[in-house]
Amino acid sequence: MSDDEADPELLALLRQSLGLGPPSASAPPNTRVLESAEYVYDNSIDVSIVSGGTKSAASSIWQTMQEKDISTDTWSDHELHPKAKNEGTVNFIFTMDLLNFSFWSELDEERRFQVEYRDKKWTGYWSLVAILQRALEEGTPISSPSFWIDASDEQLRHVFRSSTDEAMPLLDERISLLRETAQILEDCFDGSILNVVNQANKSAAAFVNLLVDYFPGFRDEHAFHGKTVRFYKRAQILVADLWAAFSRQDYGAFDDIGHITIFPDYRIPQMLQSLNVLWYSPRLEAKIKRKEELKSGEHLEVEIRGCSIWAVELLRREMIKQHPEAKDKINSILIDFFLYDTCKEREAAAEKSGIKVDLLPHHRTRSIWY
Ligand SMILES: Nc1nc2c(c(CN[C@H]3C=C[C@H](O)[C@@H]3O)cn2[C@@H]2O[C@H](COP(=O)(O)O)[C@@H](O)[C@H]2O)c(=O)[nH]1
Repeated sequence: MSDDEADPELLALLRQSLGLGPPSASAPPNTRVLESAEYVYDNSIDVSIVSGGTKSAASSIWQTMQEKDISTDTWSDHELHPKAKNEGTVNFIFTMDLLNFSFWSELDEERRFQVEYRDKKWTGYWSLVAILQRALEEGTPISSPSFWIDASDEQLRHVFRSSTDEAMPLLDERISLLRETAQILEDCFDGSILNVVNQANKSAAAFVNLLVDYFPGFRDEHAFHGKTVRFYKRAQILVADLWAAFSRQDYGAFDDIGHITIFPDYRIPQMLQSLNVLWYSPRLEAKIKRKEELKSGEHLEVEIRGCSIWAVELLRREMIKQHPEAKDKINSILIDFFLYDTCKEREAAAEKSGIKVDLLPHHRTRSIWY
């Protein structure tokens, strides 16, 4: 038990002495990510949120989101994302978001890890989606937990093969994650991913808590100034991808989807800093410009991730303040998807045209969390 969770017996005694009843069992499930983000923000030194930048970003993002019609329906439009609204897609998304981390490389476009599929070379996040689609097309059941246990290391390394000399980053960790997760699914969920989804009973927060309680591979939490802070990036993006892929219906129907925050990876902070929503201290900015690695869990890295979550929460509130009609149209997931896609478009435009856009490099942390 982490030090910031009080002892249940002590709590019960305290409640009794104050004449309070037992904690209401019906309290809605809470991931505690947002409170972690606020705590990190309140205790950050090298990262802060620019209120003027947040205000102007709120109106420009709202404007662009209207024009681009950002909605869940665009999720399936991408050529690599699965289109079927069935159990196979649930398994695909679970597999994808179990492994959805750390694709960045210091090698150039020619030599970096990449996957050739459908006559295209895929890098970054899309290299993972291409790997899964390629495996399924080759008749390899890569989204079946039983395969994760039965397959040999060689078979799995072949599935994740690169079309360059650079292997997929953290490949050994990915293989261990598959095997560990499959064993837990076997032991606790009868080997079925669908059983995990159904046990969440249409609550996004309960689903995130289920994932982090049972599966260490999703337990993205870190010590910060004497407390445990929770980010749960891949657990949250898993909920968001299901919600989008199933157009908010069936396996994507969550009553409390608004509880999900942005997913603090290495792209969202990069975009928020370029929008002047996030401020980096000179020493942090210098490290990022030098592409110096930040260790997973070190203060600078936790501050970047926590402040990103809190910044988008403030951005979302500002959007609704400026445009009340936004309340029912946007949430942190749609803002997140917008920020990620825009960041990638800007980077691609810069590479193609050679124009130096006002984009710092993304921060370099090698970890299984994002
Ligand atoms: N916060 C956030 N992080 C996201 C995504 C996505 C892709 N989502 C698709 C689905 C719907 C959206 O419209 C996107 O088209 C990947 N990532 C993360 O970024 C990193 C990969 O970066 P790069 O190596 O440059 O591709 C890595 O940590 C990966 O986990 C997102 O949406 N939000």
